[in-house]
Amino acid sequence: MSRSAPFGAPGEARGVLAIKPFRRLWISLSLSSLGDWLGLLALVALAAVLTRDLDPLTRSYAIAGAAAVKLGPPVLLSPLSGLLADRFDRRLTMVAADALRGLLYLSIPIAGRLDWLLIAGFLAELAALAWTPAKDAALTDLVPKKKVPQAARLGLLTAYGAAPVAAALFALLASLSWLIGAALPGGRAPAGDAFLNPQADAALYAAGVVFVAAAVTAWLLPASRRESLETPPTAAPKPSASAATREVPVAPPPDNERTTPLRTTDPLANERTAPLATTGGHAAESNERTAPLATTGEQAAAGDDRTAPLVPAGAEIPPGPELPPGPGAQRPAKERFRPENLLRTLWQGGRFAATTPLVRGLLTGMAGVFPAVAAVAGVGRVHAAGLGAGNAGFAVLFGAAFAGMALGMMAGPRILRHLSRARLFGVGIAASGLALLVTGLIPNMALAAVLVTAAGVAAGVSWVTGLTLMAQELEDDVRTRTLGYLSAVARAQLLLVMVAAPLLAAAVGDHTLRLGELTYEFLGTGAVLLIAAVAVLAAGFLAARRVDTGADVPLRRELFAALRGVPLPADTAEEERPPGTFIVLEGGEGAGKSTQVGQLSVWLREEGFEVVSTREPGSTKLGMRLRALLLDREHTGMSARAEALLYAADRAEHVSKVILPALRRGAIVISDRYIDSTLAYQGAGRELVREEVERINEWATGELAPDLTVLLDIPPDEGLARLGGSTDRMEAESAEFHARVRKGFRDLADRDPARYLVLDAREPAEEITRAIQRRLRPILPDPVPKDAEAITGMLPTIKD
Ligand SMILES: Nc1ncnc2c1ncn2[C@@H]1O[C@H](COP(=O)(O)OP(=O)(O)OP(=O)(O)O)[C@@H](O)[C@H]1O
Ligand SMILES: Cc1cn([C@H]2C[C@H](O)[C@@H](COP(=O)(O)O)O2)c(=O)[nH]c1=O
Repeated sequence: MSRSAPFGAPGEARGVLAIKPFRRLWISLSLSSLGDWLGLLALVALAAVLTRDLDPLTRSYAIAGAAAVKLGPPVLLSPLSGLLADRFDRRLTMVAADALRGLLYLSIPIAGRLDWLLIAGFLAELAALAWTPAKDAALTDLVPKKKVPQAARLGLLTAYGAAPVAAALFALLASLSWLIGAALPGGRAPAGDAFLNPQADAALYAAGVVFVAAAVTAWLLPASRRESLETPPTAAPKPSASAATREVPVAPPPDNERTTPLRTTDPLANERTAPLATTGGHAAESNERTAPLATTGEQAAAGDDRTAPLVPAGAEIPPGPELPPGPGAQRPAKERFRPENLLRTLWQGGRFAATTPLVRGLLTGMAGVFPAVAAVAGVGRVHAAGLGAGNAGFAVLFGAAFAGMALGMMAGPRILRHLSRARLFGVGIAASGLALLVTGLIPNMALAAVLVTAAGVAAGVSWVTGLTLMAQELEDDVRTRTLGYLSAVARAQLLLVMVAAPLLAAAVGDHTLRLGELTYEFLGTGAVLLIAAVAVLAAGFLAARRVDTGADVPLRRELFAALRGVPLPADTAEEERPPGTFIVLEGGEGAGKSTQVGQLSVWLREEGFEVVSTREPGSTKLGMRLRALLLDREHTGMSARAEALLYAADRAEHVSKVILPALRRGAIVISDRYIDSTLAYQGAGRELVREEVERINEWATGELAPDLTVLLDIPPDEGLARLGGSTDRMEAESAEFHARVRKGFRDLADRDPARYLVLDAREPAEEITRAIQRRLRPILPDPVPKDAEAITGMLPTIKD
């Protein structure tokens, strides 16, 4: 029932582009991104051209080398970015880096040598390493703090949107090659040759000119503000495509969310809860307290938390972790931006990913579709040549993969609306793998273009579905780590696959199979696509098993119904979840649950929602009597089972009379206690068998589960002390009983971190309210104005 925030309203782009200096920066970034993608295509194409008379293996080495010099530095040398960050004037750095890249690209076709192609391509990427932090800092310097997230999203959209544009331009230049060939100095190969030279030359000249134009535009930017030099680059995006391998930092949260978030259930954390404090000192105050959240400085240094995966246009950029202060803030040099350390991210993320099946499933699936796109990019040039299509064909395949992906991401939420998102995720990955499989098997250029587009669309659908599932199921902190890891995996994959694919294709070689009269051309590149397809299908299968859990309806049946655009027949569909949102506050005595229920109700009503705040036991007529029975000290010694059944009876009445009717109206229900209280008090506290208590409660509630459970964690003595005077039957229980209850709650949160937000209840009430608000926003019904939604349809966006 929880809905992810929609994102990406066009009005948002207009809003930031209205800021003149940012508009210039954006033009410069767009040109750089275009030059970057064009450069990648042209380098690979020219490497093929220059080795056209050599054996296939050497040609593959050349192509792999061209991909490696373009993709390797951003992945492997990113620490250099950190060394260069903020050392020089950012505007001049951008100008110099773009101008240098332009000159290097212009020099490559003039030299017409493979060794210079590799050297110049590598040098251009080194220049890009200096350009990236300068551009990030310029972005935060030129837009008001509040608009940085919008600017970041637009930058991201531009970076990936430039890929199909570059492919189209490359294809156009390739198609006009006979004209260009006559005009350019590089017109060396005969017309009609699949490895025709002028096409790649023209693209390199174009890339060079585009970079020079980017440098000129950057020159027109306002000069850096002196104080900005003290500002670390924030998590703005890195619109340079650089073949999509540079990290894309998470958009910063809106201003009002810039308080350090509370530690939430995070499998990497040593303990479950942490204080709100941003300093380690605060945490050290009590050994009860948990490892503090990294200070902003630590986070800046850690770097890896600040990256998001390759999120093309229209994809959700989830709220990021806490960021360092905005422009102008004074920060010690040691806290300055340090870019991601890829190996550390892979190692830490891998350990974390192993902790929950859902995260494992999402990671397997989302990382698993990436080889599909990477393999097409890696063998595209040689595959197109094998199909007799040359550079134009390469551009078509490359553009089809990226344009398809962008299309899939935009259309994703609308596709197969009646299929559950968990199933759509698996189906998308499988469809992508199948399309790639057929592409590898049938050597036909026109069909390949259609199938690669289909593979891209399916990959895009599964990516955006995966992001939506993350937004729904994972709590911010966990999600940010997951995305950071995914980013690292995707970039490492792109580098590996693009470099290994042409070599593998050459090793397999092309073969003609004869069956009587029939001949079948089996291309080495086709074999690589087949292998990638099998990897994608395997990833889809594994991911679907982990993500799509517990659906009673066979996939085939649900899929056919969804393809016909109808919901499942009533007899097979699970009972429709009512449209409202169900939030529960849990915790021991005096933890502050009613206080938070009150605060959240006020806030949500102000936001315009219908809110029903309620509690257990005692929110119905019957419930009030049960509450009196249960809490009256007259009944001390009540049997544990009777107690559990009475609480369950109160709950059955509560769900039926109060909660469900409100949810059906679309209201937000906030309940002070629910099933987990019985599991903690009667299960852990009274030492009843948890599974039995669970079963009774599932029956009592018709398995109605909350969308979010906030656990306010507090040592029992501190909570009870807050309540002061008279105690009821439960409060009067022993310290051991209350300790078991506390542990019971924490164990429940550990078992299902996606549904829990665990907070330290000793923090000030207002801070706790803010942390809950931050966690609630993404799952609340859509607050985007109606006119914006009419334009954006289902494009997801960050709520701010
Ligand atoms: N974050 C906080 N820090 C300090 N005191 C708090 C905080 N939150 C609530 N309190 C105070 O603690 C007392 C108990 O709060 P509250 O009634 O909200 O807790 P509760 O969890 O609903 O208690 P109960 O277990 O009785 O249902 C109140 O006096 C309240 O003002
Ligand atoms: C719902 C529920 C509650 N309890 C206990 C927990 C408290 O001691 C009281 C409820 O009173 P309060 O106003 O929330 O303090 O009942 C329980 O043991 N089992 C339950 O399911």
